[in-house]
Amino acid sequence: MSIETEIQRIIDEKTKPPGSLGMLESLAFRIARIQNSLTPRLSRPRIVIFAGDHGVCAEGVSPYPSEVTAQMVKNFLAGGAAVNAFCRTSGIELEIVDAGVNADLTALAGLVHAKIKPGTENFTMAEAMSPRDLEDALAEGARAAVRAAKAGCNCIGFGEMGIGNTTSAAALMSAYTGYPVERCTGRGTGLDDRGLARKIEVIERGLAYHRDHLSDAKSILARMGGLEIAMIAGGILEARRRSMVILIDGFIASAAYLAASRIRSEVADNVIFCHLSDEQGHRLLLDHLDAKPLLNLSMRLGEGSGAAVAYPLLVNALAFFNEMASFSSAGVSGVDGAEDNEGEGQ
Ligand SMILES: O=C(O)c1ccc[n+]([C@@H]2O[C@H](COP(=O)([O-])O)[C@@H](O)[C@H]2O)c1
Ligand SMILES: Cc1cc2nc[nH]c2cc1C
Repeated sequence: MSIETEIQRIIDEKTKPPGSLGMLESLAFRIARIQNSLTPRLSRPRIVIFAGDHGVCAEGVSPYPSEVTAQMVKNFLAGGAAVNAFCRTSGIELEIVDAGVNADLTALAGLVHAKIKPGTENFTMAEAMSPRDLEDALAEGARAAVRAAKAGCNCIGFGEMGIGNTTSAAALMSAYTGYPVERCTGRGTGLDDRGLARKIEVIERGLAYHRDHLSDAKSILARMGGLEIAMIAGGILEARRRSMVILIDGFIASAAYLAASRIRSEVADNVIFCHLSDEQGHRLLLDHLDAKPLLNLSMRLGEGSGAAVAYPLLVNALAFFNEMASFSSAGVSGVDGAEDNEGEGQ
């Protein structure tokens, strides 16, 4: 019997009508299959937040100034952001990585210093990062997954912080999928109608500037991505190599996943899409990926907050899988009146 058949049989023998635990059943199935185990466990869950700045902010694509990226890094380190609160609630470890913040953060203790450079270039007139910088960013992202695995973590979520990064994420989405820019682009942290129109025009200019170099997955990521987005992609690729459960947060993390999946399609086996962000474009992106997010709470914060909020669902999925009685062990009658409707001794 294949492991998939065995996992499904365990789920179906639980004392419940078939399918009645809904998405918790597919969630438990997925985690068990990732771990290739009939007794799946989550250990030392961790969220890694990569922070980076974006040269394209010079085009006026975000209502907030780039300085907020560094300020929020300090807030994460002090424990004061939403994701800190959610991680504390569920016992999730949090790691903050300077992927490319446009400020000198070397004095900050507790921060992982992995700055490639102080922000990307403005992608309407240059490559966001060089191919070399991209390889370094992918490698730093991979290192974060290795650190987590070495600490005993088998479930890793990826978050990001970067003013301007919804512009980069929308550009990546359009470049990878071919969807028109206006369907990929949203208001980010809260642009008004004029701001949104400008953001769409900026992304279209960027795509036109790079149009002869958008056939290769890595080239797209280097030209229009962010340093934090590239590190998430590298983290996803390494976490897949290590058979970890991978939690994908909102729109930007999903764009990073899209890039990773174009580099190596097998990453699809290990990812869980935690929530549907309110950012316009996320629904289309998840549909494109044939992904069913666990939650729809109209959140659009980023920083791994959706992954942290969704994590208890994984805990509950494994609680039913590992702890619930079966029809035969509990002496509960199945559909046909027999106590073990699957038959004993098979
Ligand atoms: O995760 C999301 O779906 C999401 C949607 C909108 C905004 N964000 C966060 O807001 C920041 C980017 O917004 P913006 O408007 O500066 O491009 C960045 O720090 C993200 O973490 C995140
Ligand atoms: C305040 C603030 C907090 C954030 N967290 C993630 N992205 C953010 C963007 C802003 C502006």
